[in-house]
Amino acid sequence: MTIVLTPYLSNGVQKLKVEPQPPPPPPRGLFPAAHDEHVHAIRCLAQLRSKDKPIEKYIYLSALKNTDEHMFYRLCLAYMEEFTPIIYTPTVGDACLQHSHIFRRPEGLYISIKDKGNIGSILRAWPKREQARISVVTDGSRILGLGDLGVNGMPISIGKLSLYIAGAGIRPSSTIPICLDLGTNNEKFLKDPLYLGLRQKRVSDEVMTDFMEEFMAEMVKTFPKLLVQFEDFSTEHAFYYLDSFRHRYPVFNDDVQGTGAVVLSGFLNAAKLSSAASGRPLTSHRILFLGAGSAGVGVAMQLMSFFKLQGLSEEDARSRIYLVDSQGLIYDSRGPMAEHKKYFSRTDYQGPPITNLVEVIKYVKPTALLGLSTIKGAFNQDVVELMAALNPRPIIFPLSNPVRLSECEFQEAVDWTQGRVLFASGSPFPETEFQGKLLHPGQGNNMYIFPGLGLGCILCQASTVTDSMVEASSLGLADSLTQDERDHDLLYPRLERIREISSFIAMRVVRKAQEEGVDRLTDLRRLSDDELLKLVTTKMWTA
Ligand SMILES: NC(=O)c1ccc[n+]([C@@H]2O[C@H](COP(=O)([O-])OP(=O)(O)OC[C@H]3O[C@@H](n4cnc5c(N)ncnc54)[C@H](O)[C@@H]3O)[C@@H](O)[C@H]2O)c1
Ligand SMILES: O=C(O)C[C@H](O)C(=O)O
Ligand SMILES: [Mg+2]
Repeated sequence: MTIVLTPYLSNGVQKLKVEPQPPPPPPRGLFPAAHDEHVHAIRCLAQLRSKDKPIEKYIYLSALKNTDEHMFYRLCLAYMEEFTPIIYTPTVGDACLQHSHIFRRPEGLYISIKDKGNIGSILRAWPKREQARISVVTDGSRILGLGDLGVNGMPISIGKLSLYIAGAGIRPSSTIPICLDLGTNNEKFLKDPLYLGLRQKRVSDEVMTDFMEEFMAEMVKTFPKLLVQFEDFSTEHAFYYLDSFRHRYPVFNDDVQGTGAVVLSGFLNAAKLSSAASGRPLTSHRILFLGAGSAGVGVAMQLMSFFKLQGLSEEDARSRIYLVDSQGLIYDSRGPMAEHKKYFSRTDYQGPPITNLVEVIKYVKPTALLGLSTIKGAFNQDVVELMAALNPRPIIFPLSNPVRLSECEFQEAVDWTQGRVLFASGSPFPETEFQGKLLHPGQGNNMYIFPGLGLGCILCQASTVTDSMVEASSLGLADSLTQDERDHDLLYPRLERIREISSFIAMRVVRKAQEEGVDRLTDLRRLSDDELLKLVTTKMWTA
């Protein structure tokens, strides 16, 4: 008997050769006579689908990955739309909350402040260290919108790396999930007898910076070909360590740069559809952000490129972007503010604070409303209806994760705009019908970017990750939509094509690294685009 695995290739730019490798034969006698890999795939899927709760599915898949890595990744790639909400957002959020209770076995490195002075010896004990190419590193201080989860942040690093393996064909043995334990301010965890981390408050910024300096120096010494992805650091630290390491080491911050790139890409596609409906030029868009943390400001910075690509000056581009935080519209005369908010602080408003979102929208008259606030339901009916009154096709992106913190649901956005919304959310929502037409929500999640961006950096051994390389990943994603996807008004390509998309993005990233002279492996320069794309796809690991 054979099962048909959902095909993940379409008529895109490049056919991938990803025939599953036959697994090594099992030792004789350990499996019954009728054991067959194809039937076993059906058995594994049936076991997965028999679990009621998403967290039980997560635990099952985590065990499957440990016992039969090939089966796990083969199924993951074939059933991408079913698997990602379990191994990644939103269920990975529950896995983080419960990590200390559901922990079974080590799956990555925990490095604590007590290891200061000896970090190198811990890293050197990692098996197959010469194969290491990509590490996702979190300090657990801002996991999704769930706050400080301390060492319970580890599943985020594991989940992101599973997508690197499934989505970009990175070899599993080349990945290192890391969770840094610098204490936690989560009182509930500090009192939980099962909590796996240090029972102490977070260390001071000064102590943390000394630790981070040693950590990064030892990482590059131990793993010379490693790219480091910073993930879910609290906002101030996210910006600080990105700035402090990005010119010295191959690092990027997924929440700032990966999110910026994925949203720019979806926005490029949405703005064209919105402008086509309104008849107003692309330069006339005005973007309002609810949330001004690492993600909000990271996306705002990246959306500057949208206006610059239309020929606007930096000043004019900046004037099209408005930020709202927990105290309302951000403007200079409001008073002191965090450093990362200053660039977008308005100088053209001097009145009393505007704290109500409806009032802010009446003042700004935005064409696009983006949520990175962690405030569930912040885009309520009044807000969405006002956006629909101002725009024939309003752009509404509730990007907060996990799904229960989303600023609004897809169904609500569709109902309150009579099906006119151009929608993308951080976590997945089901499709819905409006007046007989099937409408598809976009998923504006950095999972579309980091696998391809990382693969490109790894293949050309980039010494640093430049802004232009991040922008190239975004434009690559926007360009990767097929005609069929565009005909359906999709803002992002179908997830089942993730490998095809990742290879296209990686090719664009390598080209940009070459232009900028940060590719340490210069041999790839002589390849044509087609040859490079082929090389990228043939380098992908297949389960
Ligand atoms: N879709 C994606 O790919 C993606 C990527 C990164 C982050 N995120 C999500 O974005 C969210 C924010 O992440 P972050 O790192 O910027 O967090 P953060 O805590 O640094 O930022 C939250 C921001 O929201 C603002 N805020 C809080 N309450 C508010 C309120 N009542 N009204 C208005 N603003 C309010 C805060 O002032 C702050 O500026 C998280 O849910 C995260 O999961 C999504
Ligand atoms: O992890 C995700 O799903 C996206 C993003 O990195 C986040 O922090 O929310
Ligand atoms: Mg994140």
